[in-house]
Amino acid sequence: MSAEAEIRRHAGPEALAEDVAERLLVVIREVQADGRVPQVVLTGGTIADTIHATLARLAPSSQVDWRSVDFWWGDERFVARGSEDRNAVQARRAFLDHVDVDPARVHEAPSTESAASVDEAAAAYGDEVRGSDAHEFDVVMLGLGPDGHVASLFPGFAQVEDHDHVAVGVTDSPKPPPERISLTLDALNHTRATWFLVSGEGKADAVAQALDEGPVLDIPARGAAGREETVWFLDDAAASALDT
Ligand SMILES: O=C(O)[C@H](O)[C@@H](O)[C@H](O)[C@H](O)COP(=O)(O)O
Repeated sequence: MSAEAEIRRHAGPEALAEDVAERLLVVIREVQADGRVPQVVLTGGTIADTIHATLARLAPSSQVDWRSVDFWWGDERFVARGSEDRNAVQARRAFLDHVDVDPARVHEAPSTESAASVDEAAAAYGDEVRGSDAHEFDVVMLGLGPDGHVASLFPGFAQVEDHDHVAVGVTDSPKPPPERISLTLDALNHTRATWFLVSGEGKADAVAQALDEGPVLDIPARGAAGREETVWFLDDAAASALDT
């Protein structure tokens, strides 16, 4: 596990999004300068949408070679390929459709058209992660649920404690839609950096609990960390239950 988590506070969601987007562009440039293809794990959710729009705005002047970046998702909803519910559809619309990515490097989890069941979809996605040259992710971005979930790993669910798979299927998600594919904590933690992206008062208690000791099964976010860094990007509302 990584060193102690860093907390970066911002006045509101826009400032938070700006900070995350700028920092992601720096990481991508550094990895490319190092001669590697950056491995970036995107997330779904509302703050992610704002970050994606900010990335699209900053992309033209970013000096990033967008064709040489691999994009993954920490989780995906198991729905039709074009569904508004898909994290990939949201990310494409706000971000990926606006930059010159290599389609072969945009790694979507299977949809209901391409897999017969959520478990089959999870197995295929896990194989893609394992079979890729993503020996390790560079950045894993994670939204946080008010219940402490990350990706589609929900409190009390057996998938939180799965150490046998890269990706798992979820059939009764408390957050709709019910069927989802999620990377496991072991797979998510195979990363240099883990960035939590959290905005709004509704997440304040979950942030405080996630940063507190206790069972990972109760607050799955406690179990996510990067090898080199774990950063919590918070706005003041999301940080309002912290002591500092
Ligand atoms: O697909 C999903 O639903 C997610 O990946 C999920 O883990 C999300 O990131 C959080 O629930 C935060 O979502 P909000 O920012 O919309 O609250």
